[in-house]
Amino acid sequence: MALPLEEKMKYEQGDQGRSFGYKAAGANNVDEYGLNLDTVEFINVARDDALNRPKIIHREYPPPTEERMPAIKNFIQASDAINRSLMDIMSDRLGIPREILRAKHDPTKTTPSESRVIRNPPRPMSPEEIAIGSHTDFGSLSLLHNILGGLQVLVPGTQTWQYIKPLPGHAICNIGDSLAIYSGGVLRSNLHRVVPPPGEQGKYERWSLVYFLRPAFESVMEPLVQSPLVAEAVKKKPVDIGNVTAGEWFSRRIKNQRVANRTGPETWRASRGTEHIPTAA
Ligand SMILES: O=C(O)CCC(=O)C(=O)O
Ligand SMILES: [Fe+2]
Repeated sequence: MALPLEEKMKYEQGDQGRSFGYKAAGANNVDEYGLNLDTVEFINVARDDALNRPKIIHREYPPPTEERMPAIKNFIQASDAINRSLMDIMSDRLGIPREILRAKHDPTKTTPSESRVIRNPPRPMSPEEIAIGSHTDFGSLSLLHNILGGLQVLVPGTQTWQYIKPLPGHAICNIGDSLAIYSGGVLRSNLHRVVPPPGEQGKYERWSLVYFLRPAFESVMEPLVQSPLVAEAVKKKPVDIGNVTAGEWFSRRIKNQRVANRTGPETWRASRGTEHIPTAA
């Protein structure tokens, strides 16, 4: 992140619906009106790249990132293992045979899974400014570490954003769209956003670190009705997303949040996941 912007821009993720690489501040919309833009910059490293270096599976990253690839690989492997254990527990609780959800996340297939380091500059005077707009995560489970406040969630059925207070020694785990769909909506992909850290914390730079476990690109996103619980939920409230793969789902969402692709409010709407409340930007 300390490199000059023009150096980092050589590794920009682009407007084509891929997220690996650098994303500059202001590249994404934060609401459907297009009045404000995001204030964070981040670097996403593909699990496939980190685990297979020196081979390049998807792309190259800025030299300081490439130099730190052994540490990034450790972080991804440890986070991936934790997320997979949690997913097995969720399979058991939902009555989905573990093998089915594991196959959706087959570690030998290429995947949009990635790590992300996020930097938001100090924002002491901007309590209302949105750093990352309201969204659900794309994949199955996100394991998130932050030190300063600023992350907020909108609990389903409520109207007020609530801060998630970072606790030392704890990580935050988010369920994303693919688990919501696999579980037939029994699990919810929660809307969240990032605003400047509250009070005195606003004068500091905010950093966060995430690992997103996502299904393989080719995995079809569908309710896993082998589970009676999921089958019952879908009977009551069908999940109607068509025959879409995880790769197509992510690509649509990423592409339509880019300001360069915006044609009007419909672009933001097309970037939405399993939950969307227009007034909760
Ligand atoms: O920085 C945070 O606390 C949350 C980041 C986030 O929601 C994301 O990158 O998807
Ligand atoms: Fe998120």
